[in-house]
Amino acid sequence: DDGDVLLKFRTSLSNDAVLSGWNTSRSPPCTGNRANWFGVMCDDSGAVAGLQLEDSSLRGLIDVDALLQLPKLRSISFANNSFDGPMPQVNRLTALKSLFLTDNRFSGEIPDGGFSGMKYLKKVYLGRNQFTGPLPDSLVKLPKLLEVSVAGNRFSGKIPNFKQRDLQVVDFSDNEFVGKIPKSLSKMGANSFAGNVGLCGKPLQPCKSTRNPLLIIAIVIAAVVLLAGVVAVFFILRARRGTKSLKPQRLPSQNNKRHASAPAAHRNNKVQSADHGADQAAHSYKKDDNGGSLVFVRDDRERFDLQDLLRASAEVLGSGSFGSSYKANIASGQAVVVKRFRQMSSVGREEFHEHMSKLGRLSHPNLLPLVAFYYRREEKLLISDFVENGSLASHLHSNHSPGKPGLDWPTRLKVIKGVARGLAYLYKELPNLTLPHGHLKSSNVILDRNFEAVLSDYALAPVMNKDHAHQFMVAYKSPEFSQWDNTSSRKTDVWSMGILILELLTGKFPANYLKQGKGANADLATWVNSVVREEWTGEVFDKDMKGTRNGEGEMLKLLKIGMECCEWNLEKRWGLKEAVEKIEELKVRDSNAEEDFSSYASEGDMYSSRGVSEDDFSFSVTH
Ligand SMILES: Nc1ncnc2c1ncn2[C@@H]1O[C@H](COP(=O)(O)OP(=O)(O)OP(=O)(O)O)[C@@H](O)[C@H]1O
Repeated sequence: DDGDVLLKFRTSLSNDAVLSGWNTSRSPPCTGNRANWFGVMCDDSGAVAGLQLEDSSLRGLIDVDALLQLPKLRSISFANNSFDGPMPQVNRLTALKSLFLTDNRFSGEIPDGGFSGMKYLKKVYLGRNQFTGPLPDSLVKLPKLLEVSVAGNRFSGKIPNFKQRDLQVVDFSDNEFVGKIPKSLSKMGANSFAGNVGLCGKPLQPCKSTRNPLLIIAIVIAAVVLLAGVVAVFFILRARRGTKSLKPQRLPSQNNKRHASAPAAHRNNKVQSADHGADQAAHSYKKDDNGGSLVFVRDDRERFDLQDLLRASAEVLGSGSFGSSYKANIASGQAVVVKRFRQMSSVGREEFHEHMSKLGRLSHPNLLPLVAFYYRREEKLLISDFVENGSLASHLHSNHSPGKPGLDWPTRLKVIKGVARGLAYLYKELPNLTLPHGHLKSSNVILDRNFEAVLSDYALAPVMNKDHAHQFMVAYKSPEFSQWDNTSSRKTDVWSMGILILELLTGKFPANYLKQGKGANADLATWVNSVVREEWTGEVFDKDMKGTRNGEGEMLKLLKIGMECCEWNLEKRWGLKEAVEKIEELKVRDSNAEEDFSSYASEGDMYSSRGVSEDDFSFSVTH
């Protein structure tokens, strides 16, 4: 059976201490769709459907013959290990849908037929190995290919013409490719081709047919002169105005005097000029940039203009997966948050404007109001209110002290209820979006002074560049996106909420979020399983969570709701409505405190005394 096959597979690996828990006499690899063994993913029939053996320093041989005996195997990942030698003969695994070999030391040319016959293969990640030679023909011809990354190898030759219409993610960066980028790929982002000195054509620089050395020298001299001029003008203006920018270099307190003297005449909501002194953005906000001005998407806020914003003292709040966020104190005393997005270049001005206006019409106590935006083709700024009390992530994961205790249970319950209500509102107001939020995670839940949850970074998927979204947004880390079929579903945000619930209750950070970019395929299933499988002894709850007395039964209910939301199988996973209803039913204290507490206690004992089995988490929770 699958267990024996996996044990056979293990024998050809070395450094396999991480697989020491694989033991058929203790448990089979799968019980239903729940995995009992590290790195194994199971389908509903209890068969092994995926292997996710990542970050484990594994070496040795990948025994394809053994894998061939796992008839339901659809996805394998050996990302971030120490495998070397030629690419394994994966094409014998004809039913495979996803293949992740990123971050190993595989080397040499991949034979032309290296992927032939793989009719179902959708995702191929070979990045950061030592592959050489041209891309194999069979890879280019994979009929179902959606995502391919070969970044960080030494592949050479021309990039072939990938003809798949649905290709969504490509990454050829940091190789030795040369020549013109084929037309079929010209709509992809420039980052996908960066780091190949010999590449040209859209989206990179146009290819030059003849090279006249004199012309090149003349262009270089002209560019240097121009640059010197721009730098000189820039410094002169900066010295004259004494203004600074959104550059995160001054704290508000240092800047208050300047605020007091900021000329009110600028407050006309139009950009007059935009020297704002930031190094990387020095050229950014120019008058000739279609006369760009801040566009306010709601009427109930005091107006300010870009100039006010650029003059404001700014404090960096953090750098996320899209760009940096700043808190800016504008002269009027208002504090706003400015978030820079560089990965929104695929939508036009009108489409962007329309979507932002739609977001500006949203209004709910659990939603961070979008106030204004600024549009440039290469970069957008989204401006929203500043919320005082920091993110849920910072409350859960930063060090606690007597003066700064962890969030107690009643507060955590209030937070998750707020999250649920905010989501429910988004679902109601944005019926046409598959991902009404799309990026729900603890740093995007901000707490106000009453510890009420406020959701940020919502509904951005429609304006985000696809490949970037796929790599970084939380929704795309859900099982349906990261491992299986890229099925869009209105249940995906429910999964993100499930992860958030588990994080909220356990205080554990879902580690795979940290792996952005690298091992981007990784979903959080392993983490979810570890929460309940390895550490469930009744001590699963965050030790920093106070105020739990007589609330344990309700906490347990929330944990089970979290698990239901994280259900891999989309059909079985709750819809948002059901999840929200269950969360709304929760109370701070168990309804019949004493009685419920004893029943919870015996349940907890039961788990800890006999370990956890599939049935323990079959979620037949009686609410
Ligand atoms: N309106 C706001 N008020 C207060 N803090 C905010 C606000 N918006 C964002 N923050 C905080 O600023 C920090 C940086 O946020 P940012 O959104 O840039 O990155 P992130 O949430 O960590 O990642 P991502 O870019 O993937 O959303 C986070 O800690 C976030 O909680």
